[in-house]
Amino acid sequence: MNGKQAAGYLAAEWVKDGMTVGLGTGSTAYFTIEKLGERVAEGLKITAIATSEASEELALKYNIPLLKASEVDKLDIAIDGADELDSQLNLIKGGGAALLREKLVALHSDQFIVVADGSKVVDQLGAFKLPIEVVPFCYEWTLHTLRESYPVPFEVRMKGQDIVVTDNGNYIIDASFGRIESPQQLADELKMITGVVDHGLFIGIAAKAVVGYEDGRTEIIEGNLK
Ligand SMILES: O=C[C@H](O)[C@H](O)[C@H](O)COP(=O)(O)O
Repeated sequence: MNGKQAAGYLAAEWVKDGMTVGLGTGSTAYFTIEKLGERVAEGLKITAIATSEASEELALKYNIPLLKASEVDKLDIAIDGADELDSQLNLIKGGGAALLREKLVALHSDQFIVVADGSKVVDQLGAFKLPIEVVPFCYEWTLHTLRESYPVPFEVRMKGQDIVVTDNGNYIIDASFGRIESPQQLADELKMITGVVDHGLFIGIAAKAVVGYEDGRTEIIEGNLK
């Protein structure tokens, strides 16, 4: 068992009968969805909302019943991966371009649980490039505003020759901050820029993290949410 699997599986055990569940995106959330699928096959009764088209497909494959947002106001729990997490459970997410749906789902869940392997735990956020989701219209201007605002490299995310398009039809600009001294301040500032839809900083949202290690061990980090 690798760290991602250990973390993803353990968090899936916290889901109880009758819960509505937010299904995360990525290679760690994959294991949570897989385990939930196994539990559903054994009789667990849940409903879910997926944070990406990829996770929706996975849920359908595992016969996890999916809901539309119009059918539910709030989720009981959401379980999702992260690209970086610090000891305060501040996160960088969006390495897989799913940050916007992930943040919406996390913010509408009673409990947001992070699943990650040990390599994701950092002293300070920022080594991982911060994904910023922007509208395609005049995105060059948004890129220019970002470059004028922060003296760090920004790049539009590409796949080969093509600009990556998110499930919401937007683009991603990755920012190489290196170290983010004040995540909350940066999060607030980025949200104020016209053209920016959202960004991968998740501050004060996670209740708990399950960190998994190569040997199958897991560690729980408790957040300090009130
Ligand atoms: O956009 C993608 C998500 O934020 C993922 O949850 C994040 O990138 C972590 O993915 P993984 O578990 O594959 O490292």
